[in-house]
Amino acid sequence: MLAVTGISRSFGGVYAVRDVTLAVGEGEVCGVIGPNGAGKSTLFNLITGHLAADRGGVSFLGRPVERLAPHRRARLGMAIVFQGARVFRGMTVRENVMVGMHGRTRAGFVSAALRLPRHRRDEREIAREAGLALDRVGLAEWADRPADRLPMGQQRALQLARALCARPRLLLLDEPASGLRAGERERLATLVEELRASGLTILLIEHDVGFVTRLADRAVVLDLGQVIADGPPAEVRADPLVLAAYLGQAS
Ligand SMILES: Nc1ncnc2c1ncn2[C@@H]1O[C@H](COP(=O)(O)OP(=O)(O)OP(=O)(O)O)[C@@H](O)[C@H]1O
Repeated sequence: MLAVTGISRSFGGVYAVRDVTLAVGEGEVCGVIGPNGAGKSTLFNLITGHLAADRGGVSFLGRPVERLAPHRRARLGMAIVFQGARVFRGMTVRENVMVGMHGRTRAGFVSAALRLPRHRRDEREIAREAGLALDRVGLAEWADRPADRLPMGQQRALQLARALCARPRLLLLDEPASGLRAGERERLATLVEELRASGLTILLIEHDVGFVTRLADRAVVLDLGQVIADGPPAEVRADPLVLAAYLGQAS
């Protein structure tokens, strides 16, 4: 479904990502792990198109996308949850989900501005879809509460609901567990497991090795911008190169 080939990006002459190749198959959960500064977020942004590559390719659903802008990649079916993404204050949980969906409706800006019947129909449809997405992430009963009052774990679930409304083929998550407490982390893991069981393909960028080991079919390990291991998470975790990379960080 996703194939990254020999992708590189440097900043000021220093490689953040160097010659990275990885593939994610349909229905697979692929984890990308690595110590701080390994290049995880840079790789994520190269895949989504928020950063341009110096070299290398990205193909999605069999077509090259490395020259496409992020919104065009999104339209093909990539949905992104950014690291530390915030909810919109002053809006309910449901409105937070609906706000991302207006670009998709047929009626468009003019009929929205004039509040034509077609617009009202679209609004109802959007609210209904938002409700379904909130149900999917277990937030249905919170739909009418202010989003910024939700605990952090539920705010992450809200980001997931927003991403799901785009009906993605591939869900890209950048450090979804960061800053969460153990209980919240556990609930988020369960939620990702449910999405995985529904057949969604997921690329999970994560600092937390345990989180990835639990959820991913495969783990790719980055260190200093390069892939140093790729395989089943339990094997990768025991790889001496990987242990050294993480230990190097701790010391
Ligand atoms: N916009 C930028 N300008 C300059 N250097 C950058 C930029 N983005 C990333 N880097 C550098 O590239 C390297 C990789 O950073 P990146 O954020 O991709 O790592 P990471 O694995 O996501 O780290 P973390 O787990 O801390 O988020 C780092 O050395 C970083 O300083």
